[in-house]
Amino acid sequence: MANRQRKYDNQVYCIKDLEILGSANMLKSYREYYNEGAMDLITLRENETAYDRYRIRPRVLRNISDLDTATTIFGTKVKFPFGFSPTAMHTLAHPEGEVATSKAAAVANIPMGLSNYSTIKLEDVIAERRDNPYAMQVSLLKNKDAMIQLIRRAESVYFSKVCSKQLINTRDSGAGFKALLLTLDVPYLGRRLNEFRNDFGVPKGMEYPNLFPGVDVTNLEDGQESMAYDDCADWAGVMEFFRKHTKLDIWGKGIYTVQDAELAIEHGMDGIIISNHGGRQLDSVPASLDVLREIVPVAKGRIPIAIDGGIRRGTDIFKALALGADFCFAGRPAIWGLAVGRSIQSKIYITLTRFTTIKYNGQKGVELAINLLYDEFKTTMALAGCRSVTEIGKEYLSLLQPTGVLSKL
Ligand SMILES: Cc1cc2nc3c(=O)[nH]c(=O)nc-3n(C[C@H](O)[C@H](O)[C@H](O)COP(=O)(O)O)c2cc1C
Ligand SMILES: CC(C)CC(=O)C(=O)O
Repeated sequence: MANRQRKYDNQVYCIKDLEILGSANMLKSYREYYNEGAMDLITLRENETAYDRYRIRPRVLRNISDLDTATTIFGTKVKFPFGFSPTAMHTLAHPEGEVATSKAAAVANIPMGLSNYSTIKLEDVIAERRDNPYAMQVSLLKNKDAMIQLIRRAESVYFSKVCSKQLINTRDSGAGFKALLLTLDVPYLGRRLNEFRNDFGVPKGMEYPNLFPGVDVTNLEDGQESMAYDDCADWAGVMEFFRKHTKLDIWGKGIYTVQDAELAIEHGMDGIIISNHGGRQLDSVPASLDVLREIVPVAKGRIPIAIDGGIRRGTDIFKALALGADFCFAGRPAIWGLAVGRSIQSKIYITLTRFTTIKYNGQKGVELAINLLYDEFKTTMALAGCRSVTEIGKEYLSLLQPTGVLSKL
């Protein structure tokens, strides 16, 4: 039966389960680095609870037999309106790190944002791609040379594979990074109390091979000048710099207000991500979903609008789309997937010798995260009576008032 629900292993049936199991597999200081945010975690919590204020209003008898979850992002068709936000240092969650995340994104045909604080070389991450798009996140640093080198490498990734004994260069067919995600909300790092309390640090000898190749970044927080954030950045200067140094699309990540959405459009950005960095920068800013509601009336149709922060369910993706987002991203679910992957054992049989080995599979954990969100989103569309992503609109939502009254949007 086509509409039978998929079965899952490992007693993980939703992203909350994934968070609990994944968190249990991590060291305390890494777990809190990933799961927590700035100061009192007010924004971190509200990013999630904002979704609970909306109720879905399904339509019935809609003949959803041809239901299609596909959409496009970065000029590429993808499986559904979901991808991974860039998050730093996946190898702290699983030794295969960003390579495992990339393999899972490729299998699922969803986009992956790669952090410039990835602990694996971008060339190795992109080598796992299939038809899915990638975006390279770039922090705004004082060290312009580090940024330029990063952009050059992202642009010059020629993805080659041996096919029918011929070396095929797929660069011309659009392989590689499609966009840069400029992180606009980090002129300073937010105050993350967990990092102070745990004396958080990356293991000795760890590198950021895309941004500072060959540099031991163990003392990142002490901030060598060569790694410092650019506190003089402004709109005109940033756009002039990036337009000069890249032909990739330029998206602004970390838009919190209508005014800055307008400036992104005025300065010719190719897309925006409404994001508060998962509640890790300035605490007590509004939930990204609430900001989406302000920005959509002025920016919809003028620039692609993506959102991240607190998306944990297929219904959350549906609600964000109904409120006008074109695309949804999430950060932590990939991390929890990697960490859960530590307890997924893949047996590898080597038949000649009948030798069996067990591999702890980061990719399978991240695939689990994607499959959960995909299955939930598809089920939401079907039960709400939406046949395509473009049909999802605000007529499918009501706002639940504190009095219990449902109001139209
Ligand atoms: C552990 C962690 C590391 C992150 N590292 C980066 C980063 O290197 N660059 C960046 O622009 N955003 C970074 N972010 C923010 C994410 O891109 C994204 O905005 C956030 O995770 C979305 O919230 P969610 O985790 O609730 O989905 C990070 C987030 C987390 C949780
Ligand atoms: C290495 C960090 C500065 C990456 C980051 O943006 C974060 O932890 O939120």
